[in-house]
Amino acid sequence: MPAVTAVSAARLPISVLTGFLGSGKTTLLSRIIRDPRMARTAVIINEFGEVGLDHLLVAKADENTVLMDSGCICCTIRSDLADTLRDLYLRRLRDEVPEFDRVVIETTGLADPAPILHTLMTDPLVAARFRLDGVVTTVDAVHGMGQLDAQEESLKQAAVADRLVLTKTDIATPEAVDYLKHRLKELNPAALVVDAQTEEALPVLLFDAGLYNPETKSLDVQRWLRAEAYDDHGHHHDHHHHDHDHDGHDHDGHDHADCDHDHGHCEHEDHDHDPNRHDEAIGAFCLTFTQPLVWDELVGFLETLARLRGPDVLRVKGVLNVVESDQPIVIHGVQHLFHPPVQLDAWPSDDRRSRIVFITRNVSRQVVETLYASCTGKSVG
Ligand SMILES: Nc1nc2c(ncn2[C@@H]2O[C@H](COP(=O)(O)OP(=O)(O)OP(=O)(O)O)[C@@H](O)[C@H]2O)c(=O)[nH]1
Repeated sequence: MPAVTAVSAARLPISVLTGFLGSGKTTLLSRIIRDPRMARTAVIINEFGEVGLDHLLVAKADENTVLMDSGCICCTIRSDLADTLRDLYLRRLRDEVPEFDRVVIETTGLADPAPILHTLMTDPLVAARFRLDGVVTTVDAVHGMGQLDAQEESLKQAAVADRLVLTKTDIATPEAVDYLKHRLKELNPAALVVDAQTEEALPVLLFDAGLYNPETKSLDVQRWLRAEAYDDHGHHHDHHHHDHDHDGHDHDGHDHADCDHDHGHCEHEDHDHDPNRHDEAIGAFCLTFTQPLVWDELVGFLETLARLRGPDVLRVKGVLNVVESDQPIVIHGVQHLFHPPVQLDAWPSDDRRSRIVFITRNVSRQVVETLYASCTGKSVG
């Protein structure tokens, strides 16, 4: 059996805020910093200038750190992220900065979030003090479609998100917003999609996306995995059936026939047949196993998958029923790296099937199922 770790409230949750260039990360952060509900948050940014802190600034702790009257701490990144986090934690211990309960890290717009997630998982000091709560990705409702088409980084940022924040919905057409929502749903069915403009409670909705639910003070695997969101999806690589019914109606029953083609958002047929569109490459699916799994077999399969296709396995999350344990085991990986598995106290419901969610690039469900069968001699199901 694996060496399982406990997820506890003692490790501070970190949210990684990502999103393409100009998609509204900084605008969102300045809202978070001002919001009294977000007091006791430490925000790590690239530069102070970006967030426009002038009116909020209460005290400057040093050249890297400022304290806000709302209770937030804001610091710029030092030599690297691990260094910055270690330093922040030490200063918290020494009471040099106010106590904070969570951290938000803003990435640069072109960043692939995976290396940041790897730092959180692999740096021993960081991993001992902090845990990943979730990935929050801003998507621009005006330019997001074009960015998803043209920029694979943008697609990866949206695909690995736990929360998707639609920005600029105030200046996009309702049809464009609607269509973007559909596309995001196809790409990442389990992520909660929130509208930056209309959602008063936005800062609150962005956090507590992780396995640990601070409200119940317990591990809440159903809320974290949201495996049921994949039930109607998983048509990864199914080029002709994603996004829309071909009668011009989407699933909400809205007619897109008259939407604004100048914005390039609604050229349905073109999207369906564009060979450069990356959506066919990136997608999400959930494998369900009725029979309990043998831990070593599963590890062998995941290691082989990581070895063969590591960079293309963007995220893996799962709850497992293994023959070696009466309690469920939770796994979580980003590319070739896995968090230490976590053992839950009990099954959240009577459903004791193992479920593993994959978000991949150019690795179809069929490829993963075939690999599982060849590694274990058993079929998925
Ligand atoms: N109308 C409107 N404008 C927005 C919204 N969100 C952001 N913007 C504007 O979009 C521009 C880019 O926003 P930023 O918050 O700087 O975006 P960013 O993702 O931090 O940009 P980079 O750091 O360059 O990657 C700014 O001019 C913002 O004022 C929104 O919801 N509505």
